[in-house]
Amino acid sequence: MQIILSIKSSSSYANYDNNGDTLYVFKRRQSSTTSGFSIRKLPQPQETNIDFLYEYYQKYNKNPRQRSRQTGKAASPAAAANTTETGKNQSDTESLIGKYVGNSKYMAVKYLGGGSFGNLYLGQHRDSRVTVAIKIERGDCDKPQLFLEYRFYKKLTRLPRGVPKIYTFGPIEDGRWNALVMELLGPSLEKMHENCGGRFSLRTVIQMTIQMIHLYRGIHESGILYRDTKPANFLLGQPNTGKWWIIHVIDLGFCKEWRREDGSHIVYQENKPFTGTVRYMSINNNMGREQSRRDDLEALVYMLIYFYKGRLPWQGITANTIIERYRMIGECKVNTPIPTLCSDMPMEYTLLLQSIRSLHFEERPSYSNLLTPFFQLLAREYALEMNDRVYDWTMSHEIKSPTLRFMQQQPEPVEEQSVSEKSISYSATKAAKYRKSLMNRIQAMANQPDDDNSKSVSAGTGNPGGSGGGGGAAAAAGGGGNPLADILHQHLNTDQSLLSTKQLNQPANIMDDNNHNSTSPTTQSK
Ligand SMILES: Nc1ncnc2c1ncn2[C@@H]1O[C@H](COP(=O)(O)OP(=O)(O)OP(=O)(O)O)[C@@H](O)[C@H]1O
Repeated sequence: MQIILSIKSSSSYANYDNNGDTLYVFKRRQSSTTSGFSIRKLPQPQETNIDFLYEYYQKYNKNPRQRSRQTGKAASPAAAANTTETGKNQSDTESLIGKYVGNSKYMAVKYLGGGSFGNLYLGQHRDSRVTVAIKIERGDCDKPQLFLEYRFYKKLTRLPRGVPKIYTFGPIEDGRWNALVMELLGPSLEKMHENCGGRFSLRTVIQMTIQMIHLYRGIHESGILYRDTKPANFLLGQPNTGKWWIIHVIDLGFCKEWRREDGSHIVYQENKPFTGTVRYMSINNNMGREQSRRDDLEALVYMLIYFYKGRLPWQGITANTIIERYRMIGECKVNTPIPTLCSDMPMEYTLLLQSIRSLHFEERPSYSNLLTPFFQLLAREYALEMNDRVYDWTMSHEIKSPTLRFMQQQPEPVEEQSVSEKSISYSATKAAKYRKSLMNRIQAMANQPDDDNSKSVSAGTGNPGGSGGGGGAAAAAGGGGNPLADILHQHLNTDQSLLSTKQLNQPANIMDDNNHNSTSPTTQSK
């Protein structure tokens, strides 16, 4: 059992196990002559302390408004109208506290901050006290984004993980505001990257590569382009849950459907406005060309390189006008040889970018072929046991907490059941066998032709074979668990786990506690 989160009181330690699923309480045995702790397993608490979450959020998420200025996204009139400079608007944000969203039971509890398009509140369900995130936008803003975002989230809810759960969408105060109630997530990759010293380790980056190519595959197979790749738009799950290792995509405001109603691909166009963040956007986007699936993946690779190296060659380019700057950055991307861009990184990244850049506008990326080398790399470099719960932030981030620093200086709690040497050597042999069989299966996958267009991603199929480390049950139970094992399983057993086109076309299952079409008539007519 690997302990990653700890809370201490004078006589006991409380630790979440490395699934984040179970709370273990280690009680000091005061009367015993032998030192040690007894272990009691408690179910994870259902209800979260809202003040703790509020403080946590303030600490680990930058003020969204600062962030939007940094990325250069133009603030919408709605966001501008919410500046705290005017007393009226400040009181607007305060006035929503205690208000319910539509006729649901979700209430705004604390104001967290404002992004380019709206404000974020911490909310709570009236009965269950479960905490949620509530994104709010003015009902009368010029370009309503929130309903569009809600629709894209809805299309993606069939993905087993990587997308926040959406609970409801509805008006507040008779439509003066619209609100999207969703699962409350943890810190962003931007913040975690900063916390980890501005660079992630190779292992973390490889594991993120697998998670994110798979996530983009799910988005693309749902007919959607993401078009807003940047570290601030990917959030981890909350730290005290099994989703602390899962990367979630948020901010779907720039999404676009690449598949039209008749099933055909959108058409190629030029002189399009730039969409996304210039640092990560693809060369085609930089050149004003219509984006397609290849551009999402190219942007993803730039972000991964940035995560590993801490810098991209085109950072710091300045010019007199934005257009000129974008042009210069585009030229720098074209002129930087791929091996130079990926220097100091495994060869797999050079090959990944080369293969993505060679895709045609309408071409479907071979997601499995893109993923396979990274499973192999992980297996080769890190004696793969699919223990993908080892990420940089499970180490350095928490170590920064004074409680954990204190805990580190304390003697490790001793588990009562001692593990015999025999059982250790038995597990080592078992692990070696497992690893060998896994390597064979990965090799077999590499030799197979890539899955074709008729197949798509699994919606919570889990890991029924159990060969990958037990991700299945957790995935079925809400998208936590062991994502790499689950992703590998899906790629190894594509026939079992892939959804049919018919299933994909079925309406998404939204957890809408209004129990009716949650779109308010006011919003629909906009
Ligand atoms: N489900 C969530 N749980 C926790 N925080 C969230 C959630 N959704 C969004 N946030 C946070 O809210 C802020 C704004 O969210 P989002 O990026 O969706 O809005 P935006 O107005 O489009 O922002 P941007 O300025 O990036 O355009 C960000 O700091 C983000 O981390």
